[in-house]
Amino acid sequence: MSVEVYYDDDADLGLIQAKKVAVIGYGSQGHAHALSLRDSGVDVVIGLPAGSKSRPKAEEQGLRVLTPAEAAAEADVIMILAPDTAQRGLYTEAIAPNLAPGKALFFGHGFNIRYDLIKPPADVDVAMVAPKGPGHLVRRQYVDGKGVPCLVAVEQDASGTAFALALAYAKGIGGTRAGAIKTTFKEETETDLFGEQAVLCGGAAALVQTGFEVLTEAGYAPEIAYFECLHELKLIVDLMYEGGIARMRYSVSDTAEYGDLSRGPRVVDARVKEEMRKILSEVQSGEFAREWIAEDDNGRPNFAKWRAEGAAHPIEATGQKLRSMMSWVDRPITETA
Ligand SMILES: NC(=O)C1=CN([C@@H]2O[C@H](COP(=O)(O)OP(=O)(O)OC[C@H]3O[C@@H](n4cnc5c(N)ncnc54)[C@H](OP(=O)(O)O)[C@@H]3O)[C@@H](O)[C@H]2O)C=CC1
Ligand SMILES: CC[C@](O)(C(C)=O)C(=O)O
Ligand SMILES: [Mg+2]
Ligand SMILES: [Mg+2]
Repeated sequence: MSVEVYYDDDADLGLIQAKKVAVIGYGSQGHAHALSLRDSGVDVVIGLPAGSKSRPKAEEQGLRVLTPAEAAAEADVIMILAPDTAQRGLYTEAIAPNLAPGKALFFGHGFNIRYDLIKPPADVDVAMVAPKGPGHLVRRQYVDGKGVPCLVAVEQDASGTAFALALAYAKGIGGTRAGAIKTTFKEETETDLFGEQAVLCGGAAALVQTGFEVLTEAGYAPEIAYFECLHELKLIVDLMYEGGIARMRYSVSDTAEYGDLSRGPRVVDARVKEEMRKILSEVQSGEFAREWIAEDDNGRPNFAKWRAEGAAHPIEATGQKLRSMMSWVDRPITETA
């Protein structure tokens, strides 16, 4: 099965420039979308609750900030970039009352539509522009003249032009520079959740921490363990990013490559693959979504505990000390680029 990939020449920026866009939320994705759309000549307004701590940031960046309800009332296109767990309440209170035929409801991730937490009326477009990367890098790449690939999907095409509008939006944030892939809310949601849990965030973080623990528990210096298991991982992944696993294997020594080929499958073995399948089935069945929504409704006790445990892991203190010696590594996350 091959996918349809769209680039800058396939998208008409004029379609989104002709609309007023409300970006609801000004966090990792919200600031990136809003600033890049504005720089692409789009009329953007931000929607944030009155007491939101993101308000000063958005205002300092020269953006007009209203409440979510006011922004949704003004806009033709409403992009919801609040946390996934906040979206259903936000939708009921502020967005739904301000929808009207001909408007478009956009998402940066399909969670709330895929799991039926939000059910929009039939007379609005429902589409998704989901960057495949963290928001601060979405913005940084746009500013650098590059782009982060996006997934684009239409759940409901009331206007008949929802896909073209979503593609225009993707162009406005730099996504079509790298490629926008046509998909569905279901496919985006399930692959995104699986990827962040099993590979990108959960799998990678656990691999790094466990490698660090094995070396330091065996008596090796934490600094050496840090460089070996975390710092150098970026350099290795950079090679994969540029030329695939094959380029990484070309660049490392034959000794490393033999160790990779003979030992890698012992680390990520059949049991790990089976656990990954289990994680995917929890995503597909909605079990993960139900668990996460319940955890949030309950005040996030496990989330807070696990987050604190992660922050207290010895690799963090070691890394902080070493990164302070490398001015080029700790590039601050900003709301501009
Ligand atoms: N983080 C990422 O890079 C990616 C995120 N996504 C998706 O993008 C969406 C946004 O995620 P992310 O950028 O991480 O979110 P963040 O947590 O970084 O930011 C959330 C923003 O929404 C605001 N907010 C919180 N509650 C409400 C509310 N009830 N009404 C309006 N605004 C609110 C927050 O304000 P305050 O400062 O006051 O808390 C903040 O400005 C999610 O759907 C996520 O899955 C998709 C791809 C990547
Ligand atoms: C990998 C995590 C992510 O899916 C992302 C940056 O794409 C997220 O939800 O933040
Ligand atoms: Mg993602
Ligand atoms: Mg995600």
